[in-house]
Amino acid sequence: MVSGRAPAVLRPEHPVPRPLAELLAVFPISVVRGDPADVNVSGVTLSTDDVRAGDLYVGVPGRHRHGAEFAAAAIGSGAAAVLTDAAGADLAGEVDVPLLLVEDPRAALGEVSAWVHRSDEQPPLLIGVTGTNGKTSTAYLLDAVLRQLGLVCGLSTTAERRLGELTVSSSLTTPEASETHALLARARELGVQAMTIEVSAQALTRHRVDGIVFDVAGFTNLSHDHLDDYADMEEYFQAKAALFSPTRARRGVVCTDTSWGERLAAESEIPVTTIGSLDGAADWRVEILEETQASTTFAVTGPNGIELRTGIPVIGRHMAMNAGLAIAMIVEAGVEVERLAHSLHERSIDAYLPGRLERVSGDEGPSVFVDFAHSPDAFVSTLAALRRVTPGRIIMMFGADGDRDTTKRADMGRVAAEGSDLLIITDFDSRTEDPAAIRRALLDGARTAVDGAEIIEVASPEEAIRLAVRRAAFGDSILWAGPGHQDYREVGGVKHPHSARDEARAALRDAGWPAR
Ligand SMILES: CC(=O)N[C@H]1[C@@H](OP(=O)(O)OP(=O)(O)OC[C@H]2O[C@@H](n3ccc(=O)[nH]c3=O)[C@H](O)[C@@H]2O)O[C@H](CO)[C@@H](O)[C@@H]1O[C@H](C)C(=O)N[C@@H](C)C(=O)N[C@H](CCC(=O)O)C(=O)O
Ligand SMILES: Nc1ncnc2c1ncn2[C@@H]1O[C@H](COP(=O)(O)OP(=O)(O)OP(=O)(O)O)[C@@H](O)[C@H]1O
Repeated sequence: MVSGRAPAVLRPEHPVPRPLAELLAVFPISVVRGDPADVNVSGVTLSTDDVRAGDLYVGVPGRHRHGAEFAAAAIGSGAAAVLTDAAGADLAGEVDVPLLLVEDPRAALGEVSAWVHRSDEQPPLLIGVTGTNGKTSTAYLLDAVLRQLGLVCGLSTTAERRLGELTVSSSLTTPEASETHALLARARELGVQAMTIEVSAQALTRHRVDGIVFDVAGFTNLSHDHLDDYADMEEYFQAKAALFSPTRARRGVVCTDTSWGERLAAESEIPVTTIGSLDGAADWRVEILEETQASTTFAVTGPNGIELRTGIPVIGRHMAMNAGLAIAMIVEAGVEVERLAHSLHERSIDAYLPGRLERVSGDEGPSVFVDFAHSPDAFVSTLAALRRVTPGRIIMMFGADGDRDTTKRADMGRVAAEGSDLLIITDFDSRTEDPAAIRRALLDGARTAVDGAEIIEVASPEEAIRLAVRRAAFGDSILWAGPGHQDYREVGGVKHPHSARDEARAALRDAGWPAR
């Protein structure tokens, strides 16, 4: 079983403590109990899993519990003070450190963390990416181009937080604000020059990137997802659009291939340039030159006659668009085009995208790709990309997340059946849901496909991938959508070690094929 503890958080190694009295002078925070004089704080956290001596423990109301209920535990681990709301002050009980009050502790967390960590001092170039699909991929492509330019880079994605050579795995796509500002403080210690941060809609809604002004923000696209968190697509769009306001970003690059992108470009409160593949109206254009099973080559043209030809070691026009967006964002960030052209001249973008259309098969046998797609639109783009480079049949296997937007399941089933020749519905992270019920919803959707694939239900992913490999012939491609880079599966609310990439490699080897 995988430990339930939160993954490690990258914090500064040499934090400089700041007097609590100064914090009280800067923010509308009052004292409920205790004397703040002579108390210093050197870090901030809202989780008892991550308290260090000298921390300000912030008790926020959550979906399940109020963080202030855990004040005593936080103090036991070394917290120097507790900040919470009125309800939390009652819940915290008798504490022997200063107990502080603020109206909305979650809303205060970003600015307070920025103050404690002084993260506005010598910040790196800050780049933020949002959108329904392609955030992680674009973040890795940005990071790869910036590293090819010779910069010391930091990266925060769904898969990992990385500063130079230092890496920890992620749980949330965008960390809580206390963690993000600690990351920026550690980045400063390590001399990081450019930091790319994936920004989810939930992060914008839940104040996780407060206290940060991105130099450039990028938008990939918007399509059906997260309607368990947002009432409708309009509310979901507004959550993402919040990144394109002066308090959050200085300028933006928006992909206008979706109508939501066109609308964002029109309504943005900050200056934006646009990028697209569909027509000539966008400021930047991406034109596909060649697609193979291993790479995509493309040209990016931009304002003032900018033209760059390069490639990525991954399939898909959508991935080339992500790379074009990354390039346009880097130019918008102020990197000279000549320098960029020189670093990419006759050279691909040297990126590794963990679990994003990752080919795990060797040079013989069927091609097997493991991908993180978990929305109808991601399925459409990914299947279209595979179709263009697959001479034979496409075998797709997937399952849906439990405890997440159930309204997308029928569409996921339908587009999967329409885009593949053999579809295997299997289990994924069912979390606390009944996996059989999730499969049923996917099967119902799949059976509505107009020109549908052959559809098979195999509950066990281990058996499903072995069946897919057995049924595949030379020239066929297998797509395992969903798990991507994940190294666990969550079933019945418990995380078990599980790697789809390793499982797919094992299935290939069992069948006598090489794997990479
Ligand atoms: C809905 C949501 O965002 N929930 C987040 C929230 O959980 P919660 O409100 O349930 O917290 P809670 O369990 O009630 O606890 C309240 C507080 O007490 C603290 N606590 C609780 C128990 C304890 O023993 N000690 C302790 O300190 C918690 O740290 C928290 O601060 O606060 C937790 C601590 O930071 C997060 O881990 C949790 O994210 C959950 C896991 C989640 O699934 N979030 C999803 C919706 C999300 O944010 N996804 C986006 C987008 C992904 C994408 O693009 O597809 C993301 O950015 O990851
Ligand atoms: N520009 C794009 N348009 C449509 N689909 C895309 C695009 N880029 C990536 N995808 C597909 O979306 C899936 C998820 O990609 P990626 O992890 O990069 O997105 P994400 O926005 O980070 O997702 P999440 O927020 O769930 O972590 C992959 O299947 C990928 O093939």
